[in-house]
Parts: sequence; C-alpha cells; structure tokens
Amino acid sequence: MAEHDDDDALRVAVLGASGRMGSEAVTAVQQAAGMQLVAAVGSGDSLQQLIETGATHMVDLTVPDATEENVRFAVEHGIHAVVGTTGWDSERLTALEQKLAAHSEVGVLIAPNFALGAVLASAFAAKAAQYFESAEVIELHHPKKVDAPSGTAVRTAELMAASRRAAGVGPSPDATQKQLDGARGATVEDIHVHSVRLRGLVAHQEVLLGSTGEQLSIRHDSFDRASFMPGVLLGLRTVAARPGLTHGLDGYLDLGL
Ligand SMILES: NC(=O)C1=CN([C@@H]2O[C@H](COP(=O)(O)OP(=O)(O)OC[C@H]3O[C@@H](n4cnc5c(N)ncnc54)[C@H](O)[C@@H]3O)[C@@H](O)[C@H]2O)C=CC1
Ligand SMILES: O=C(O)C1=N[C@H](C(=O)O)C[C@H](O)C1
Repeated sequence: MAEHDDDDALRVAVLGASGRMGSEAVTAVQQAAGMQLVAAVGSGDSLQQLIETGATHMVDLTVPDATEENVRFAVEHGIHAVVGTTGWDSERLTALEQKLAAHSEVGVLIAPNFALGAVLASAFAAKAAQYFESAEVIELHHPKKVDAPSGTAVRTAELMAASRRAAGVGPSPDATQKQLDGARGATVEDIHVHSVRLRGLVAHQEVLLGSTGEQLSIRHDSFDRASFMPGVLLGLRTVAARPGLTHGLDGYLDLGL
C-alpha cells in the first residue's frame, strides 16, 4: 500500500476508501508529504487491518451508522482519528469524550466540514446571528446524500443558536399557524433549517439573517470534493498534538472571531 517507507511519516488508514470522499482522501494522502497510506478500508473489511498495518492515524469518511464504532476502535487502539462522517449528535460526542478520558494520549477531530470556506462561513454566521431578528439556514446537496439536514447545517445552527442565546436574542418572528408538514423545515434549537437535494450540486449552504429593511446572506459553495482535502490533511497533521476531542476544524485554526 505504501509507496515508500519513511520512519517519521504518519501511517494513515482511510475508512470508506471507495466512497466519494474516501477515494479523494486516498489520493490526497498518497500525494501528501510526510504521510503514508497504509490501509484503504471499505464496507465489510475488518478493522484489524489498522492494527496489522501499524496505522497511527485514521480518516473516517463512512456512514453515520458505522462511524461511532470505527472511532471507538481507533481510540481503544491508540490511533488518532480525523472524522468527517456525519451523525455525531451530542449523545455520541459525550460518549466519545468519556471514552477518550481513559485514553488521554489519543486525539480525535470530529469535523462537520473540512472546507476552509465552510468553516469560516459557519463562524461568520454564528458571530452575525446575534445582531438580527430572523435567522434561517438553507443547505443544498447532491441527491445521493443519505442524511438531512447536513452535519454542517446542524452545527452552524447550533453555533448561531448559542450566540443568540448568549446575547439574549429570542426566536425568529414567525406568524405561521397552518402549514403542510415540513414547509418550515426542521428546527435545530429554534433555528429553521431547510434541505434541498438537487442533481448537479455538491455541497452548499446559505445562512439568511434579517432585520427590518435589511438582509445579510452568508453563502458557501463546494463545487468539488477537492475543496475538503486541505482540511483533511490539516486534521491529520494536527490531531496527535491535540489529545482529547476537538469538534470542528475551527478548533485547529486561529480564526480570532
Ligand atoms: N466533513 C466533511 O467535510 C465532509 C463530510 N462528508 C460526510 O462523509 C460521509 C461520506 O460521504 P460520501 O463519501 O459522500 O459517501 P459515500 O456513500 O460515497 O461513501 C461512504 C463509503 O463508506 C463505505 N462504508 C460504509 N460502512 C463502512 C464501514 N463500516 N467501514 C468502511 N467503509 C464503510 C461505503 O461502502 C461507501 O463506500 C458522509 O457522512 C458525508 O456527510 C462528506 C463530504 C465532506
Ligand atoms: O454528504 C456530503 O456531501 C457532505 N456532508 C457533510 C455535511 O453533511 O455537512 C459536509 C458537506 O456538506 C458535504
């Protein structure tokens, strides 16, 4: 699997290696300086491969049903984990933190989005949300996506809600009394989140903020999965130096917001 041996290189296993993101990550790791791809793990493959190949790091780009078990395995075997898979709700995050407490040398990054622009857009939206009466999120993705809303939209809405709560801002005004089920989208802590699935799209999000007489839109577009790879590599290069759980790639960036 490894094209060359380098004693100091990170030994990386990619889980979900045949998927849309996993296959990009395989190539990115193979081309990255200071990294060796030691395992490309697909559905049905044994996680023992990680042990047998001496993986020091893993990237999880699988499915929400598999990711928790994959990360638990990594942590128990001292393997640092960079996780892009969705489905990490607060219950799963709490259980992971408890698991990590017994493996204090291991780092795990749960990153709802690896694209720098998306991370910035979420941070800007969180900052801005406290200054507007109304706040809603629209996420737009390719039609093969299995979860809705996107992990990024959930995280963005959570950050916006926290910022509004801290500033004492109430729920967005809304006089709706009668609606078709779903017409106002899902709600994440009082923030309405709308999901579009459209052939031709990759991953897009628009945060709408409104007050009387004005609107601020904060939009990010990933037109290609290549946009996620610098974040995956940054995660791999940083995770061992950040033991414990980091939620969001912004935890590895100095955004100063
Ligand atoms: N954090 C980020 O920046 C991004 C995250 N994602 C998320 O990454 C995940 C994967 O997305 P895609 O690549 O589009 O999906 P995909 O469906 O193309 O790929 C998932 C792959 O995982 C495999 N798989 C399922 N269970 C497995 C297991 N137990 N072990 C190993 N492989 C397993 C599947 O066979 C499939 O090949 C999704 O949760 C998606 O939301 C996607 C894009 C960016
Ligand atoms: O499934 C995808 O494609 C994506 N998933 C992540 C999410 O749910 O937020 C990240 C990005 O939006 C692409």
